[in-house]
Amino acid sequence: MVRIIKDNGAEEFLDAVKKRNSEDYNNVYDAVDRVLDAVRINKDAAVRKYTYEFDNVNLENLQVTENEIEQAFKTIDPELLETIKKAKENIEAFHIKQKRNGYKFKPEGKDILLGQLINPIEKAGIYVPGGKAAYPSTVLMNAIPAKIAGVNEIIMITPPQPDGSIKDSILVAASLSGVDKIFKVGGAQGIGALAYGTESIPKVYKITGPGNIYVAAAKRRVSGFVGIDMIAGPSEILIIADEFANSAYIAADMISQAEHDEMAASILVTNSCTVAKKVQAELEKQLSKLERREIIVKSLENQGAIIVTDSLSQCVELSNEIAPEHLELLTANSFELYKSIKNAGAIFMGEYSPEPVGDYFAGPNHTLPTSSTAKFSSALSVDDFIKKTSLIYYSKEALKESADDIIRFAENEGLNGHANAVRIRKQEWTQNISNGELQ
Ligand SMILES: NC(=O)c1ccc[n+]([C@@H]2O[C@H](COP(=O)([O-])OP(=O)(O)OC[C@H]3O[C@@H](n4cnc5c(N)ncnc54)[C@H](O)[C@@H]3O)[C@@H](O)[C@H]2O)c1
Ligand SMILES: N[C@H](CO)Cc1c[nH]c[nH+]1
Ligand SMILES: [Zn+2]
Repeated sequence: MVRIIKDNGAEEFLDAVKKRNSEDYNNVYDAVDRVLDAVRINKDAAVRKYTYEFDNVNLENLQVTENEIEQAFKTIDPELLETIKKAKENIEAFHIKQKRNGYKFKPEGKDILLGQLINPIEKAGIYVPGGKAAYPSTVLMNAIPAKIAGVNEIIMITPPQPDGSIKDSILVAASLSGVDKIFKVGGAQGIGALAYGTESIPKVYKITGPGNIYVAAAKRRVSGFVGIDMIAGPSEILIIADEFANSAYIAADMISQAEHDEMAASILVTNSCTVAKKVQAELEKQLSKLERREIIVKSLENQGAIIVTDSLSQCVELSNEIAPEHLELLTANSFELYKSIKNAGAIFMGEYSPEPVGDYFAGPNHTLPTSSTAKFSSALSVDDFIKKTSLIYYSKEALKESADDIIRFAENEGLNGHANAVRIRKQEWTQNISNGELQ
């Protein structure tokens, strides 16, 4: 069911991946634009309309109540609550290291002060997926770095379940990690609501979080009008494996990401024909037992592949071009190999670091760039929830010393207004203003 690609097939596959990266989004932009326009104009009414159309729920109140949150704490499985708390600790421990303090300094011998001030984004909107699965882990992955950054108001949105409720684990995770308001809305209509604001849902300054193709395309569309973290669309895994890798583990890890979405992509790149064939057979074997078989089969058939190369360095080259969201290194030399990886959202090394360790528990963020955007984007972090402001102070003496350089630079750009802003001060010092006219 998963194709094996050999020889020149790898290049063709790479071309197809590149084409798909833009085509998938182009295919949904019309639908997404319609929803975004409607939400911008008709606000809550449009949110309700599309929630009915896409999630089959007729909602009076879009906001989750305090009572619903209290109930969630009563119904949640106590063991799951403990697990959520442990994961929260690990995620906090990892992200606290990302906190920045900014800096100020005086260049030696000069009466100048320069600095970078760090301020949190005041209002952040976090998207928690809830279509084909509900993601309490994503609540932690987005709210914790926002909280560490010092975001004042965290607004969370997530699609309602068919009965109009939100899963207790999602509400509990949100409450534990300091989310301020929760709204029952997902998809492009949710992104539109956060970007433009509605009667019930506040407009935010930045939207973070992963989602399906509609969510990711909507974030792309509103980007610039509000900030977004990255394109975090349907999940991807690429595994580089050598002849020593365990085929059953590889197949299980490919399935783990394929089960997210028919549009998810699971790819094995190996220098071993034997491993390729074993994994193909293992996939068939493991699939027969899985609940989400239908989604997995579509994902593996459409986006999945097993690519056989001549060497591990060719595997790395291909992986760097694909720039996967998750990269597993199942090779004897993973502690050497990771140094040649240039583009990947997260790297998992060795056979006891399967991708789900990162999805739920290890601490690094699972909100990661997809569709090859790991070539220029990074894992979600505290940095996504701060802004940097520059600070500049020059004393009179300091400006005197640099005035001619600044004037010269401005005149070269033909911007005499800029030059004059310095010259007016220089002339004042030399008492040389004739009739108030500037040169
Ligand atoms: N990259 C990452 O960091 C990361 C992390 C977690 C999950 N994910 C991905 O998030 C996604 C979650 O997807 P999901 O579907 O389960 O939940 P979701 O919340 O992302 O999407 C559900 C919403 O999509 C909208 N929708 C569905 N069909 C539509 C249609 N035909 N037209 C318009 N809108 C439509 C609906 O509004 C629905 O509420 C998966 O693709 C998963 O792989 C990615
Ligand atoms: N693998 C997803 C990121 O692509 C994150 C996740 C959450 N829960 C399970 N998986
Ligand atoms: Zn996952």
